[in-house]
This record gives sequence, C-alpha cells and structure tokens, in this order.
Amino acid sequence: MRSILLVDGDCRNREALAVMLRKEIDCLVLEADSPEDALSMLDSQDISLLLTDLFPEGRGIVLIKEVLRRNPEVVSVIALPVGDRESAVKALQAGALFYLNKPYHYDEAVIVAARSIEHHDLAIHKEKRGPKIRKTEGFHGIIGASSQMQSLFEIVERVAEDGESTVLIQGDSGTGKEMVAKAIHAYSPRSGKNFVPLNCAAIPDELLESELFGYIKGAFTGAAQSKQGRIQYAEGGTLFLDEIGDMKPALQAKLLRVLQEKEFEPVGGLKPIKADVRIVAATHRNLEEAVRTGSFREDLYYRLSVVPLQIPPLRDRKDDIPLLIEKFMQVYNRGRKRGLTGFAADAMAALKNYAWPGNVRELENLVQRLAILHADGLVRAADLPEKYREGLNLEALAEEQAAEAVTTSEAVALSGRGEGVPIPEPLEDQADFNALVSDFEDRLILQALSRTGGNKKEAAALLNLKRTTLLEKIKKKQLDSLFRSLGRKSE
Ligand SMILES: Nc1ncnc2c1ncn2[C@@H]1O[C@H](COP(=O)(O)OP(=O)(O)OP(=O)(O)O)[C@@H](O)[C@H]1O
Repeated sequence: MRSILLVDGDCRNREALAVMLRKEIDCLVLEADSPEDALSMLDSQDISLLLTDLFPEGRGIVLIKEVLRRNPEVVSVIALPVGDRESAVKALQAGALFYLNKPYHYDEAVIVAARSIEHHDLAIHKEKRGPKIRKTEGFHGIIGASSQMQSLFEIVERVAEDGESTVLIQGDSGTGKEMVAKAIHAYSPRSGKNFVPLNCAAIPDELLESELFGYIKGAFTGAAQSKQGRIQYAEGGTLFLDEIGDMKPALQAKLLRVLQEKEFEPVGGLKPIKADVRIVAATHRNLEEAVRTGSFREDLYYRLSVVPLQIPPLRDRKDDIPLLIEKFMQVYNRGRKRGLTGFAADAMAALKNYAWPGNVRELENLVQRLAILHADGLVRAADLPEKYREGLNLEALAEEQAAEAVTTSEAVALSGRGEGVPIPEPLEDQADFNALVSDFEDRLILQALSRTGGNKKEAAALLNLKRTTLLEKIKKKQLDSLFRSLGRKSE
C-alpha cells in the first residue's frame, strides 16, 4: 500500500488533513510534527509522497532535498503561506512537484496528493519497463539500442497493453519478427493464455486450413476424430501467423471472417465457433505490392494492418551489431572452456561494412560458428569467412589502427596490469585478494571501453553499471590516461 508522510507542526491542521487523505485516497497516512521526526521515520518506512509544511528557516525545503537524496522515487509537495513566491521557487528547485497554499484548502490538498501519487506510480512503472533496461538487457530478449529499435519497443509496449488490436509485423527474414510477436503477447493482458505460432509458408495449402481452423470427424478421408485448430489453441491468447503473405486467397477470406465476426467454422462443420484471439501476422513480403498485384486481399490487408510495425534490416542499424555480438557471445560461450573474448577493431569494421542479407539470424549463426571453430579467443578480420571481408580495405584499416591496441588482452598486457586469465590461477602461498579484485576490475573496464570504442556511456551499459559509478572508478584508477596511452580516445 502506498503511504503519505504528512509533516506539519500544527497538530490540529495536520490531523484534519490526515483524516481527509485517509478518507479520500487509498493509502496509509503517517504524521510527523517536525522535519527531524520525519527523517527518523524514513528509516523504518517506505513512503510514496512527502507533504510538508515550509517550517521556519525553510527546514521543509531542506527536508525535501534530504528525502529525495535518500530515495529519488518519492514525490514531494510543500505547503506555503499564500504569496510566498520565493519559497515556492526554492521548493520547486529542491525537487518539490507541487505546492499548496496554507491554511490548507482540504479539497485542493486531496486532489494534489492524489495526482502526486499517480505521478509516483507512473514514474516507477516507467523506470521498471523503460528504455534504460531495454538497452542493456534487451526488450524481452530483443537487443536493440539503435533509435529505430528503441522507438519500435515503445510502440510494441503500447500495442501490447491494449491486448486486442491486430498487428502486422513487416521486415526482412531474420530481423526478429517472431521475437516481436512474442514480446507483444508477453506484455499483453493475454499473456496468461497461449501464444500459438503458425507458419503459413511451411504447411502445404491443403493442410493449412484444417491446421488453422481444425476439423470435425468425417470431414475428409482420414478424419477419424475431430481435431481442434490453432485458433482454438490460442483462445484467450495470441495467434501468430508467420508468412501471412503466402496464404492462398480462399483461406484469406476465411481468416477475414475471424477478424470481422470473431467466429469461424472448422473444416466440415456448420456450427460457428466463437474466437477470442488476438492475431499478430508477419511477413517478409511487401503486402501492399501483393494487394496491387491481386495476390493478397485488400480488405484483409486493411484489417490486419490496424497497427503496422516495420522492423528495420540490420544494415540500417549497424550500431546494434556490437551489442548483438556481445549477447550472442554470452550465449554461445556458455559451457565452453575457451570462449570468444571479443572482436578486434578490424573484424568489427568488416562486420559493420557487410550488408547482412540474413539479418540478425545470420549474425547469430556467425558468432555461434566462431565460438565452436575459433580456438583463439579474439576474432580478427582475417578469421572471418571471406564474404564478410569483401569490399573492405583491410590494409588501409590496419594502417589506421597500427598504433592502436585493439584488444583488451593487448591493452592489459601493454599496461602491465592484470596479466593472466580472468579468474586467477590456483593461488600460490600468498595472495592479495584486494589487488586481484582491483586488477580484475581494471580489465573489465578496459575491455568494456575497448568494445565501445571508448564511449563511457555505452561501456557503463555493457557492464550494467551506473554511468556515474563507472566514471568514478575510471577517475580513481586513472584508467582514462591508461586507455589514452594505448592510442584510444574516450568520450
Ligand atoms: N534484436 C534481436 N536480438 C536478439 N536476437 C535476435 C534479434 N533479432 C533476431 N534475433 C535472433 O535471430 C533469429 C531470427 O529471429 P526471428 O525468428 O524472430 O526472425 P524472423 O524475422 O521471424 O525471421 P523469418 O522471417 O525468417 O521467420 C532468432 O534466433 C532470434 O533469436
């Protein structure tokens, strides 16, 4: 339950307001008669809203600052004498969300408190599911820090919440259409029911109808029993129709009926069955073109594309490549004694120069293959299959990077710090725990900087550290100058 901390030395006014708040808002109201009391209560209580009087010498403003310092998620409101603009500005600068006039106007105070709590809840909700998390951990496993992918995640989240609208996902093969469809289901109110995929291109036309709608006993030779179709398996949940562009016109008409009437008949059946299912369709084909050429029904196209989503090909979001590589290295290094440790700058340049016709799937396959076949941890351009190196002037690149230490291991060797493997060899007679841990930390930070080309914000994201924490460590350990001395520029 959310709680309000009401701080006012005037106990009659405070109690009267507390009674109103308890009555009108579903929350716990705690009372304190001085800022000092309020602070001591914070040690044992979580609060959502701080509502405080100004108090002499502006101690209410100091209280707001201190509360926010301890917990930035708390929202605060200050009560001021009418016309005290100077304190109003100071309180807002200190982080107050609103101010109220004193003596309290109780209706006004209740509205302001309710709004502030809404604001608190929204901020927490956003923080939990916001883009920060998506960049580092991915959005339901979908990695994408590029602006195109971040906007896509925003839309997916909104579409998912609505739970009903039909979605059409378009994008080249391997761009992650099925992953997006699963994310829509996972974030929707339908997530407790089934997510049922059906690839319309993988099933022969004559079977697709019965697979989708089911059939009743005796509908055709061999139909010894009635069988439910995928629509029924997806009841209450989500039906994902992959490669919808390959569906034949007769079936398109039957599917249109599901979308319009929310009912269908199984093959051989006459009685309509109700269908409560959200349809998410995907295709790598250009459906508008298919509508123009007559191979796809226009009415179905419009029904399906209530919310159209376009996933950009990997070649248009090359900034996502290092993050995707990182993720796939984690996956495919798992369980291996000697996994991949990274991609040298020339290899990364080659991969960024490549057109990726197979998109993320192709990148994933490449990392998997390298994790199996490449014995040496670091992948250089020369280790890549030839097609990935075509069109790239590796000699020029090599010259450009001649002065650079491209790998963490090289950086570390040059620095003279952190020799050895990530986990220390069996300890000798004597080991200095703090020195070993500090050394390991240095290497992780240098590695992250190396992977992100010196970009500290991205390095912090990679290490799942707050940017400010990383900056502090870099400063304290003077890693910046070390990194620069290795021929790298950080930003
Ligand atoms: N952004 C991403 N982050 C992590 N993995 C991804 C991403 N995009 C795709 N993948 C991976 O690439 C592979 C292909 O993804 P998916 O099957 O969702 O693509 P698709 O567009 O539906 O492909 P197709 O059109 O060929 O069916 C999967 O192994 C998936 O894990």
